[in-house]
Amino acid sequence: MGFALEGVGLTHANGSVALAGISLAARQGECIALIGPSGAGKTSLLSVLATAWTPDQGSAQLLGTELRGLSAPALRALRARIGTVHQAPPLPGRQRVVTSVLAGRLGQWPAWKALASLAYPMDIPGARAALAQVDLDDKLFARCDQLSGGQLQRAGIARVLYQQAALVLADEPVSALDPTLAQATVRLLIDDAAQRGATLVASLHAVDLALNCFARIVGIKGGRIAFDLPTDQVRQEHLQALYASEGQTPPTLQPGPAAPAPATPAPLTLCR
Ligand SMILES: Nc1ncnc2c1ncn2[C@@H]1O[C@H](COP(=O)(O)OP(=O)(O)OP(=O)(O)O)[C@@H](O)[C@H]1O
Repeated sequence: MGFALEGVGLTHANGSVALAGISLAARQGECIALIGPSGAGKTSLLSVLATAWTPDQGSAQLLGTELRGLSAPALRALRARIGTVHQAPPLPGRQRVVTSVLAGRLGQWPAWKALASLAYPMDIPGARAALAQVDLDDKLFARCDQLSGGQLQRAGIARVLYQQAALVLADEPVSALDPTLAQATVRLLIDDAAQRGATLVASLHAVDLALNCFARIVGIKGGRIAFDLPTDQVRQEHLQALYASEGQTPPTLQPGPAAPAPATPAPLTLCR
């Protein structure tokens, strides 16, 4: 089991309802794209899956573990199996890129190794290999505050690749990359998940990128699931309705209207 959310609600301290009774499940090894207008609840949903926010309604089961009533050690162990790619990765500016990448496995290492790795990187070849996948191995020993926004985003992706999490959550993971690199990087995340049998959930601003790369699309609007469909069943009407409140056409990576759903899933989609 990848995850199962049942009637999950989340209301922020200021009364803002971010999630209103979301039920959503994924098999282990499935890859899902979340799309929807700004403020729809995509980040909130990913934050619940990341165990960063606790729902105030409903139940959540992640990687076969029920969240409610979980002890602190069990929660730590669960978190070590969940990897998050942030839109703006929270990598300390003064830290070396190598250390930031290796931090992906801090939760899996014994305390002595995690502490030692902060002082002296414990697996330089591993970090280099992860960075090479995002074409950033030349920045291995650079400081994070010497990276551009796009390079920082790729370093965050290298960190999650290095972590080898069973559940990978990506919140606008390629927003700072150009269209070609964005597509290649999303496919890298999908290929990595497919090879390892990991579950991947990615929120994407660009609807065409979601349709081109993922086999399952979940549209979120107003904290609810507007649709949850195989990509080949997503119609232009679904997309227009999803983004109607913004008075816009669905946002795309490439100029022009969002391509209608392909008749068959994109050939490079490897996830089930
Ligand atoms: N920390 C917070 N405190 C209060 N309200 C919040 C907080 N974070 C999000 N919200 C509210 O929760 C709702 C869902 O926000 P969320 O960030 O999940 O949307 P989103 O779909 O990720 O949007 P975007 O695409 O703009 O990032 C919005 O109405 C937002 O204003």
